[in-house]
Amino acid sequence: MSEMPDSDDDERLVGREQQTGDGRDRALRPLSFSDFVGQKAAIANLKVFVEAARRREEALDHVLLSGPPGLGKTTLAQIVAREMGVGFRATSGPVIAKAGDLAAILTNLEPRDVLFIDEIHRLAPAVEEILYPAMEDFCLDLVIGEGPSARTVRIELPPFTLVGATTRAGLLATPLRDRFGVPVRLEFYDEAELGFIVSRAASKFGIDATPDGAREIARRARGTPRVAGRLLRRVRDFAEAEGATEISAPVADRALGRLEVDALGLDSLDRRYLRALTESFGGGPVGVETLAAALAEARDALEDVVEPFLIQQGFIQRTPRGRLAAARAWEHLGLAPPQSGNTGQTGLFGK
Ligand SMILES: Nc1ncnc2c1ncn2[C@@H]1O[C@H](COP(=O)(O)OP(=O)(O)OP(=O)(O)O)[C@@H](O)[C@H]1O
Ligand SMILES: [Mg+2]
Repeated sequence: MSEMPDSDDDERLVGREQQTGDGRDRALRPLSFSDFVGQKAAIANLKVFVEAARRREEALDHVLLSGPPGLGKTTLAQIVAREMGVGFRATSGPVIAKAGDLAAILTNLEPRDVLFIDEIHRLAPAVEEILYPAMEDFCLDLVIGEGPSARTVRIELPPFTLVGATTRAGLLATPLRDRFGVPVRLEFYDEAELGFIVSRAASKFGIDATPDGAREIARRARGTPRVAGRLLRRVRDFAEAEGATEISAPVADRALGRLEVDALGLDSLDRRYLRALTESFGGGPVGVETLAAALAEARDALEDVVEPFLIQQGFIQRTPRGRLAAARAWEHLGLAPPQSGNTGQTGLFGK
């Protein structure tokens, strides 16, 4: 059981999923709360809960980490286990096929261990059901046999901490969501935080980034540490090819230009998305299914990966009637927003 590399977006440089090459930045992973940059409010709370649980020698309450890919959910789960001084077991929702698989994992935990379930919104319903009593009462109710001779046996489990991660907290069944005592929502990082992450990563790579150079990468990293790390690696390649001794702003800018990452961090898929929405659908509202079909992309990828950043940056709005382009989307593409048309304001009437 380990992290599952997500491979459905391998082509995308600024895609925020894990990619095969990302294994190499394991060395860059922060290992403690104090190493972890950003997410200040969430970290401050977690520190209090971890400290309290440690003092009482109890398992930490279950933690649900939610937020777009690459913001540090897996990293934070590992840090929680480390700060608690307990074992860490990792698996993911789609991998646990049968209730028995989860039972085997649970019965093998040591007291107070952290069990990390990535993509917890993709658990099979039958598996989810045995998770409820496990989370609440630390026990398993297993059905043995079939038909009239079937009986239930109850197995006691060691107290443990479930850390669930999801890009889609909204897809979680309410009974599951309610069983997490500590919900943590990760937010996009600001430029200063990402700049700091880039500088630190650069020095671990053995190359210096000037403050301006680090900023240039940070500004175009879509608020996402994973993207920052990935851009940094590519920029380093270009810097070395140019014979540059450090990553300055012009070096970073040239490299990112060649990678087709624009000044705001949008890549070609983001721009295709905005072009479809504005040019083909007149700014919307248009359903996400229709957009996905027009772009030949999976709906999930649009919802999980492309849209959160476009929404956060004010390019688009999600409304009950579909997606709407905001004025900023037209401007970014160098287009004039329609006069009295669907520039975002109209969406407000549809609510
Ligand atoms: N706060 C942070 N400071 C420094 N580096 C970070 C931080 N958060 C994440 N990273 C780095 O970003 C990368 C992605 O983080 P991580 O794998 O934890 O994201 P994730 O939220 O689990 O993504 P996914 O939803 O795809 O599983 C890692 O290489 C990690 O080292
Ligand atoms: Mg992860």
